[in-house]
Amino acid sequence: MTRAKVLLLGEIEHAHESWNALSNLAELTNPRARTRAEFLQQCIDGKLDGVLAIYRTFASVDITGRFDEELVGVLPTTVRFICHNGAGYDQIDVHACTRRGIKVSNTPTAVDDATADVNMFLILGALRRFNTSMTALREGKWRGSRPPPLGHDPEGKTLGILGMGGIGRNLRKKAAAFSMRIVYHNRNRLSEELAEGAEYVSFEELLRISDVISLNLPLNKETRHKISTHEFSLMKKGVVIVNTARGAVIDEAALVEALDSGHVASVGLDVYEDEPTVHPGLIANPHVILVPHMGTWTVETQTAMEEWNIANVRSALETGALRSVVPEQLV
Ligand SMILES: O=CC(=O)O
Repeated sequence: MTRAKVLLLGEIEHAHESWNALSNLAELTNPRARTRAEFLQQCIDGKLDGVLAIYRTFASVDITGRFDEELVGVLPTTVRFICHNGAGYDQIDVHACTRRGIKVSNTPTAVDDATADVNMFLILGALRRFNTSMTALREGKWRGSRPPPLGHDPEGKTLGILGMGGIGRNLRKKAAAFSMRIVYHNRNRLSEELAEGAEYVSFEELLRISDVISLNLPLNKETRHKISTHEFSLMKKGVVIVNTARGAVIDEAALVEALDSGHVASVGLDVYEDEPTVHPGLIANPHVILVPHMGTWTVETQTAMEEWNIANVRSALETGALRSVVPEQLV
């Protein structure tokens, strides 16, 4: 009997033992392709036939490009599982996968603490408006030629969390320790137990009443540019915005305008609309703290994510089902 194959797209950096242990269950293969064109051709030529599960990383998009309709359409018919190492799986067209009978998983939970930590770091940094003086110091100008802008305390401010999944709920807990009042909006209202004191409000209400708005929702067709010119106009003057989700949830050009006009006071970003390109208006604006997509970039979290993703592959091989199938495929 031929053994099932698992294709590795990207690298295993930490969980080598768990990865190697999969070889008891399946043949582990790497693609030779270095470009999307080569990868598509390998698929078309039948070079990857027999692959049952694909383990892919966020960075492997540099080789294959997005798992869009075109790519999913040429995958070998043997492929039944795509295991994505990351919480956000916007690089994958899940509907195209569903149509082909392919199940997709991500790594929720594993990312929550590290991402919410960066979230809190950005909230504090943007509220305190540290960016100008930190830059001045590096330029040998101590606090700059003028006194730096005075910051604000988080205590007593209203934090609006848009998207109360694992990261949003983790952030709630951390922000509560800074005595912030927490409101949230989510596709579905949470049970009292899950909301843990956060107050449910409509999307518009959240925009109107929040001093700080944190974006913690996934990127998909419905959420692309969820925050644009009209939404900025509803926000309080002087609002602080933080995004650790996906850049394209905000219309970046509209954000730059809202910052330039002073309507948005300061911003903390870990994600960008067109990574690794960052809008020049964001780079030029001293009231923006920029982190180059490092929400999960810790030894502990990277290891936990790999272990989680390998567990998905293992579960697929052993039981024919994934451990954490994406919500769109749960229905
Ligand atoms: O961006 C990080 C992730 O999606 O896990």
